[in-house]
Amino acid sequence: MPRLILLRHGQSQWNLENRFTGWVDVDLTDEGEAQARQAGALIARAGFRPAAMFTSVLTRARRTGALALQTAGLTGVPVVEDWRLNERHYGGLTGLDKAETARKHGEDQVKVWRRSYDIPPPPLEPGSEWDFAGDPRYAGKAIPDTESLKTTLERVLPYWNEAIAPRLMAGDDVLIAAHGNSLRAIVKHLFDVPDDKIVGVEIPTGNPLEIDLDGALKPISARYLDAERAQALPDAA
Ligand SMILES: O=C(O)[C@@H](CO)OP(=O)(O)O
Repeated sequence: MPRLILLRHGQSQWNLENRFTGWVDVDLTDEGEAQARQAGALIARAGFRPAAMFTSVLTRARRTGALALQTAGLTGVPVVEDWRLNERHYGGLTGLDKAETARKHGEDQVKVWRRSYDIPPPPLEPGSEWDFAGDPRYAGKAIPDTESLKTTLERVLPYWNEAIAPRLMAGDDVLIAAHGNSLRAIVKHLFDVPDDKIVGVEIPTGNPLEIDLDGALKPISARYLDAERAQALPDAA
């Protein structure tokens, strides 16, 4: 029975500053590093020894995964990075202050941009401060200029199917260190969460979400390893 742990990165500098982050490569705060180490301690206590860790190309996720593995004494675990596990691309909202944007456009509009399933924020202007086109990590890739959760899922899912699911099907345990919305996309897929219900799924930073899967990769049970910082989960199969 394969086990999967989904780990959202620890608190980032822009989580702290309440700015729309998306693909901007901000680092962890001290608190975020502490959360990553705590996640590693919880992973060790759960006796979890992944055969591989999958992560995004963004520092906050890669470092969270590395700090967690190091704390758990699992530094030999192979690490695979891919942009398709990145946070959802926040388009033209990237870099803006979330509270200020809500004052300007209204709470309701900002909630639609943040949590509706299929309405993306306005696109990022080419040549803007946050244009990722020249970033070598995305060279030769058809990258988006904004994403909803739906389009995030549409690029996460092929990666899940081609790289991650085969490992789990082979019986390997897997750790994924990624982001609030790329992980919400995986949770939506695994738990078959309806489009209008995924709005209620919030994954806390640095709290490992352990999922027991059956042979067809359907969740049998799931739990946050830090029960005090747990959030509601969709029903398992
Ligand atoms: O800013 C972001 O990229 C994400 C995650 O921190 O925010 P949100 O909670 O709006 O999905």
